[in-house]
Amino acid sequence: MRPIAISCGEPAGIGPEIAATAWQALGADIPLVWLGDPRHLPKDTPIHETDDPQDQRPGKLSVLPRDFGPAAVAGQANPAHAQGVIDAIADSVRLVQDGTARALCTAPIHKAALIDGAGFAYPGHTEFLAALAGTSQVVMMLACDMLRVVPTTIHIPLADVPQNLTASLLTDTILITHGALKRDFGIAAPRIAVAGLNPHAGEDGKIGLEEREMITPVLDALRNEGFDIAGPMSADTMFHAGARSAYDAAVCMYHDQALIPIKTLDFSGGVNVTLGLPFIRTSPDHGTAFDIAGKGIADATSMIAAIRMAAGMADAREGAAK
Ligand SMILES: NC(=O)C1=CN([C@@H]2O[C@H](COP(=O)(O)OP(=O)(O)OC[C@H]3O[C@@H](n4cnc5c(N)ncnc54)[C@H](O)[C@@H]3O)[C@@H](O)[C@H]2O)C=CC1
Ligand SMILES: NCC(=O)COP(=O)(O)O
Repeated sequence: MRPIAISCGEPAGIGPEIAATAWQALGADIPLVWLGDPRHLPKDTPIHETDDPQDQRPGKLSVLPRDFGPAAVAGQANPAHAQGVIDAIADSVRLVQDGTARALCTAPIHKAALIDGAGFAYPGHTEFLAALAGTSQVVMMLACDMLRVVPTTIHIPLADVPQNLTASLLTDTILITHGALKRDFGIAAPRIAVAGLNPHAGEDGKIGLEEREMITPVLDALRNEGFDIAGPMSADTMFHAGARSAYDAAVCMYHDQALIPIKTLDFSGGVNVTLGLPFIRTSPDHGTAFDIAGKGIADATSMIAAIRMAAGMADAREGAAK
């Protein structure tokens, strides 16, 4: 079976160790190929260095080796590693684009380190992957057993959110989410709840006008086309258990409105999945965790869930293509 490509992420963070732990946990069920500098994996990881991702050996993690120059120091990003981290992502994308790998699972990057060290022009994987794929619009979803959330605006300053929230962006975000719920999550008739931007979803225009002027007209237009959409809803009351049972995904207006509820509910089990790409990409929901890197205490649950989700999506798409 073709492997899932794992990009190393920030080598001074927990990415290499959770990739190694996930590989141990998943065993031969889900073949993996890791792209990075092998010196950054835990010393006791049995690896097989190769230039062929399909070259899988029993009991060994296949590694497409890179030389990052100076070895990483746990917890301290080194600008000298930035280009290697970026190249590992780009090379992983090439593997999924040419069909050598079934899917991509990215380990966390330290965004500031990539910007400082290599002039990285993107605020995150999501935007970089969209550029590599030549896709104008992608959607970030975070998913766990209890909740799926989508931020309409992603990595932008909070002060810039209102002017970036446009009817076309919201419409595209909902439509891409709807399509992915059907295709990748097996939900025949997706129910989507949409948050307002302002407190109490604007309180009938008394606390902000974005709901009245943009969000409600978009939702009404989509409802008229037959989509099952609720909202705009007060964001503070749409994430308790009863409210969650009424929808399959919550489309939110900005990053923290979406990510705070899911990381509070299930920090260790959440998965970040990019929707709208021509290939499958998942990631753990957490970051580089410099404070615990190299200590052997990082929890790989989210990485394991991300790899399982990537494999499940690949199974579903390959099954549908037959
Ligand atoms: N997909 C990606 O590449 C992501 C990258 N990041 C980046 O990570 C860096 C650090 O971000 P933070 O906000 O500090 O979030 P973080 O998730 O790295 O850490 C927050 C807290 O959670 C703990 N933690 C995180 N993952 C853990 C795990 N697997 N096991 C045990 N404890 C864990 C950390 O030790 C820390 O105390 C930033 O540069 C950010 O941009 C953040 C999220 C996703
Ligand atoms: N907080 C989630 C996050 O920043 C993930 O970003 P990305 O690197 O997956 O685009």
